[in-house]
Amino acid sequence: MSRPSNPDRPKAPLFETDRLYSQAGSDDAFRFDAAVARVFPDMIRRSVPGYTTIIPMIGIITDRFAQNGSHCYDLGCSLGASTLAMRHGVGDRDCRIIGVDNASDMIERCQHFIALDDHPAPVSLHCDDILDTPLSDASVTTLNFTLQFVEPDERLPLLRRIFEATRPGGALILSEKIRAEDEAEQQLQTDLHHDFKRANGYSDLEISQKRSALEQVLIPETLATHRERLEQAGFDTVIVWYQCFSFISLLAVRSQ
Ligand SMILES: C[S@@+](CC[C@H](N)C(=O)[O-])C[C@H]1O[C@@H](n2cnc3c(N)ncnc32)[C@H](O)[C@@H]1O
Ligand SMILES: O=C(O)C(=O)C[C@]1(C(=O)O)C=C[C@@H](O)C=C1
Repeated sequence: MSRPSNPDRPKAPLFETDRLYSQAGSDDAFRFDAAVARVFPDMIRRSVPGYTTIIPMIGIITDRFAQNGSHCYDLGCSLGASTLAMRHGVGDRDCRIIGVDNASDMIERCQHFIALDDHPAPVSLHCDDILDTPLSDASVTTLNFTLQFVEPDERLPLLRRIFEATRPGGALILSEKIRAEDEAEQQLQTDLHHDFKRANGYSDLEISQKRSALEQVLIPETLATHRERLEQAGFDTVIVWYQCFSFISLLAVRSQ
């Protein structure tokens, strides 16, 4: 028996293979545009060590911290991988999942991915700058590899707003690419990351062109800077729950 066709199902393939940096001469700064949105699931899985572990764990962490009647925010949601993990993590609690991204090409495609999923928790998607998005009544907020793209001066004000919006007992999941304090460690972590990309089929040209494109756009900071800033924002428990090479994820809890 054939399945009824879903009108929300996109006609084009859900995503393509990332070959964006495979030809010499791409010297523009990295942007989350239509070309990136088309290949994003493939790009992030092959570029971020641990991404395929972090996504389901966001669901596990959400399950622990989600509160009835609250909002769960996914800030910088891209195509909604972390949004969907949160949606499933809330289970049958009465939560609204709110995904925000300022790249319209991402949000448009994200709508399709959300529509393909049939979990009953409501999801709202907003094409908006996370620096301007109103936040309230949050139990879980996720910044999964998003803060690294925000201007460093804007990071503390954003984390303060997230903290103020978080209910006691709520949490923030913050995943970031970090910079090591020590030069030798930084070099080794970078080499290992590039080995990971090579093992996933990226050429040396793709690796070096993407690296240049990200230079002024993705600004990594040290783990100590992230910890101190989360504490300054008000979070009282800050733990590293995941690390693979330079890619880490922190859990920050507001106890009161
Ligand atoms: C690496 S991707 C996030 C991946 C996604 N969270 C996931 O788990 O698949 C970073 C996203 O943050 C978005 N972004 C960066 N700065 C932003 C801002 N100021 N406001 C809203 N979205 C932003 C980008 O458009 C991009 O889609
Ligand atoms: O650091 C790199 O080389 C990356 O490709 C990382 C990274 C990220 O951490 O967001 C950069 C841009 C894309 O969003 C996918 C992956």
